[in-house]
Amino acid sequence: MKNIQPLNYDIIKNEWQLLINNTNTATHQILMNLSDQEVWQLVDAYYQYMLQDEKAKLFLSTAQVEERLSASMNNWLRKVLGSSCEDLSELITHQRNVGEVHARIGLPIDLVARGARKLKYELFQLLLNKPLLSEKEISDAIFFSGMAIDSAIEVMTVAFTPSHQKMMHDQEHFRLLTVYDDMSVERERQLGALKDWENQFIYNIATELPFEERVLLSDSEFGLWFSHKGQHIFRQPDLIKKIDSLIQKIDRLITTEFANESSNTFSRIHLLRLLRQDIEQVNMILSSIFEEIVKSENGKDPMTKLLTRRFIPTIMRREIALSISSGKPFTIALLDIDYFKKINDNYGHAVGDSTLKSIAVWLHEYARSSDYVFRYGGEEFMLLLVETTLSQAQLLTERLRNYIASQKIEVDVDTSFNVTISAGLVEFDNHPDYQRLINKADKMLYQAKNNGRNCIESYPFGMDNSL
Ligand SMILES: Nc1nc2c(ncn2[C@@H]2O[C@H](COP(=O)(O)OP(=O)(O)OP(=O)(O)O)[C@@H](O)[C@H]2O)c(=O)[nH]1
Repeated sequence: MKNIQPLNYDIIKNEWQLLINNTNTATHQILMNLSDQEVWQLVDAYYQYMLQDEKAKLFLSTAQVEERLSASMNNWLRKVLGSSCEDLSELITHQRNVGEVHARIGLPIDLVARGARKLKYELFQLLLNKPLLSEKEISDAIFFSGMAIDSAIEVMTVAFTPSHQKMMHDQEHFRLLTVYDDMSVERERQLGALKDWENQFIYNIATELPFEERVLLSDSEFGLWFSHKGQHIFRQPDLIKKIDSLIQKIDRLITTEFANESSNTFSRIHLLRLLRQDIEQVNMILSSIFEEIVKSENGKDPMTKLLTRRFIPTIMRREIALSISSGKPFTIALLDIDYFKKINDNYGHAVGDSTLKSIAVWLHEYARSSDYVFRYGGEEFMLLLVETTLSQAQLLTERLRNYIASQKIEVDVDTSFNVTISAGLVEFDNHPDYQRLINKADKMLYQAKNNGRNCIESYPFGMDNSL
């Protein structure tokens, strides 16, 4: 992917360290000695302010989040203000993680900046109103705390940007793939448009159409499609660049060599040959890129035809936003085939593959068309059951588990075997970070495996821990 630079946190770390060293001990003490009541007062003011914003509400409004975030915000503030006593590398790593979580849940970066501004405002007010401090002590404390908070937010922003860029890229890719329902049709249409342009061009040369009336490849139907749509659907930047430079090369040939050529048939044929070679290359590259997309079945796993896990973030973010705004539940199930390795070992990889395909078909049959079915990993699947509570999901997955266990996988006319699955379920708990939810389902799946397999375990609804 383009535009993502390797991250370097050393500058921030060195400058933060310098700030700490250049600040006198008394200032560090003032900030570290803020009472619990004072820090809570800052955190409360921050949340009250942020909750006035509709956008922020989506991320902060649920009771569970409020409680959890208030505690972690309190902790964060203590650590940043007391950074002289912290391991700075660890503190920076923590800010990076926070920035990555913000990107994952789609928290806009301007909200983070606004929150930090509010927090600084409240903190500065608090310091300014401390009667026992001198003006110098207050201004030193304001200076250090302002700079330390800015440093922490800067680390979050540096971490946020590439994660956010990747998220936006995947989201856009998913959107485009769903717009182009049938990539094979699109492939035929565009390869056809390229051929049409070539034939028309040769005809125009043969009939000696005036130079001004000849259409450049970049202005042709294909050229326009490529620059407006094709470039954005394809994910191979090197190949896109290659096509782009071939189109430019072809157009240069037309505007220079073809424009200057005499009516000499020999030189014309030579030029047409050159043109054809380049078009042939465009054709080949384009076909190979489309091939890749068609193979991946519009973002689906080629073997099982299920959605690949790459689209989990995009879909989970969308379902989480929907669930928070509508108040409707959803439940996810992580399913794993039991002793799958043995199937491969006993019957061969091809039978393993066909087992995966059968399971995918059964999952599809049991899910509604509004649900999502992902191939999560090798022999792991994920169901996202929309508008479904945990108890409804338990019924459905139990039926599915029983059904799968009752089916026979045929190896040949004389041989067949049974296969079972284990699953972990969790209902959406209003926390905007989908990764936490998946971790809970994973924990339950692990428990199901430990409980002997061929069973389903559910994360108790409403229970929270520090996953
Ligand atoms: N045939 C086939 N095998 C795969 C594929 N992807 C992963 N596997 C295999 O799936 C097996 C998974 O094995 P394990 O993770 O040990 O799990 P398991 O044997 O199912 O055991 P439990 O999950 O503990 O019940 C590995 O041997 C992988 O090689 C695939 O696409 N096709």
